Amino acid sequence: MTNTQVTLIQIDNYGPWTVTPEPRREADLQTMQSRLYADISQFVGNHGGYTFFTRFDNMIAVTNGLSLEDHAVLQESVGNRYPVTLSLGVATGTSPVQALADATELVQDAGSAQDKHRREILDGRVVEAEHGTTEDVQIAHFDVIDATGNYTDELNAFDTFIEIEQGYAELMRHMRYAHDSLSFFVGGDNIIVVCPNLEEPDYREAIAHVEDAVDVELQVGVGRGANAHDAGMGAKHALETCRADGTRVELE
Ligand SMILES: Nc1nc2c(ncn2[C@@H]2O[C@H](COP(=O)(O)OP(=O)(O)OP(=O)(O)O)[C@@H](O)[C@H]2O)c(=O)[nH]1
Repeated sequence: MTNTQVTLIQIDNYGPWTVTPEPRREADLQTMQSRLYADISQFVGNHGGYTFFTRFDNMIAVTNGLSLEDHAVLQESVGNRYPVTLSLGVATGTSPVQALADATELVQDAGSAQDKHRREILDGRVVEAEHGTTEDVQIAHFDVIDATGNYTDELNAFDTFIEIEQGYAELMRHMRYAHDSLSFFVGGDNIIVVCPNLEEPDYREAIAHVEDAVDVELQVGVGRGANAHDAGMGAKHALETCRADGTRVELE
């Protein structure tokens, strides 16, 4: 049974900051957001976690392997090096969707995202190291079949983007409401999904749903592990099996 640790990473009072004392240069905002995401992704990744940029002002991470103290170090380091601060909520559970809801509630209960008095909240609970198992995290790595041949080499980059995004939007909705999972576009034609305890038929059903709905053909590799990296690497290898054997669903 999965026991996913999810962290909500929310930039404190970010909206007002972007327009104070007047609207800031867009390229500067996107550069700061991207560097902040990269910093967080590397810190969390060094502890075996995955971070998803999501909306950049609110990021979501799978943080099995990080303690609350690790979260505090991340929060302090960002505060020392950036013009903004982070509030963090952490929760665990068999359902990634429920764990995110619980983590989010901790931050929301401390005040609005645009409450200038709410700064650097850190609240929640983690999967203690001694209670971790190799079943705690389930990652599904979806990929559009032959995106290069069907889209990249045939369409302009934006029309390809529209096609890939249609597949992502349909998959993310379906995995959220039918399978209690959190789906994230991670570049190219790749979608990483943080899942509860799903089985092969669940993935076949999801792939068929997306193909029926928006005519985007997906393949998926699924892995399990004590943290996101271990589960995600297993998923990548399972995806390579899909490519080698021409199959659509492989569980490591
Ligand atoms: N984030 C992430 N992006 C990847 C990964 N592998 C490939 N990509 C991205 O996906 C794009 C397409 O790569 P492929 O999926 O190998 O190309 P494809 O034409 O779809 O080939 P097949 O998937 O084998 O059908 C690349 O240009 C990268 O941007 C990965 O493991 N993680």
